[in-house]
Amino acid sequence: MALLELANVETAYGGHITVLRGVSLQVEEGLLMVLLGANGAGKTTLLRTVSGLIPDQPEKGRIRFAGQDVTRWEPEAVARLGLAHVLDRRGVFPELTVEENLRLGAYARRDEAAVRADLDWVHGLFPILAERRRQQAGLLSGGEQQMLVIARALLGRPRLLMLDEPSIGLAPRFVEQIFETLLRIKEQGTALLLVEQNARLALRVADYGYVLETGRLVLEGPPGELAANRNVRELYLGVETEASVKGYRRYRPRRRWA
Ligand SMILES: Nc1ncnc2c1ncn2[C@@H]1O[C@H](COP(=O)(O)OP(=O)(O)OP(=O)(O)O)[C@@H](O)[C@H]1O
Repeated sequence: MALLELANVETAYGGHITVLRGVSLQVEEGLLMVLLGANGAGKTTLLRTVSGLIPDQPEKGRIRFAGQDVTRWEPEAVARLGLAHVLDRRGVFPELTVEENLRLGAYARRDEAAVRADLDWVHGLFPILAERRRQQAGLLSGGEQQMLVIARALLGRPRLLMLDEPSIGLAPRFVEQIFETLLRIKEQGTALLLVEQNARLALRVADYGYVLETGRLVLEGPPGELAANRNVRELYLGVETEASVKGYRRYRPRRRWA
């Protein structure tokens, strides 16, 4: 059984703005899955629906996580089952030190020795957080704050880590480092669901990918297959194909992409 499973999920804001239209997808234990899609496709809405951040949603469909039906659960309850949702780097507490921020990720844990071992592990993943442990988190750069929110989520020992555009606004060296770290997190057995605009990089690290278009999944497959798809190449990888040169860019699939 998949770690996370969405079946025909429909989410609407305010009861009438339908954003997700019958989305079914799976995240397998220990794999890195990527969700691609244009601006406004509904990627963030999908993550927020899973983690319970949109009250009374999904309107239709079921969500199963870690063997339980978590449809319309409160965020805290889903988190207790092992789901971590990294929203964005503005989630750091700027007045607290880096170490205090990290420890907040482990606030529910009573296994102090294991927490210390996990702190060592995340310091190994992001050495800058060890160097700056006594510094106020608000003084970190944007890229370092992104590392801090990911590291803090890891201290809760999640089974699934969901990340919403971790590369946005970051200098290339931080982006490379964060993606490299995602692979190391996966090696430790944590599954990942990554929403990412940088399709080239995302497809390089992912085990499997989904493409969302106006609230519907239009394509899925291993990264090699997605990267070879004409529409993915044109719309997400910026590759001009013969068809796009002939004005195919306006093409929007109504059904599964060929
Ligand atoms: N709180 C809200 N109330 C009403 N509509 C919303 C709300 N949040 C998002 N939407 C709408 O839902 C649609 C999907 O938004 P969402 O943020 O999920 O897309 P996205 O794929 O993550 O886009 P982006 O890549 O631009 O972040 C958009 O049309 C957006 O305007």
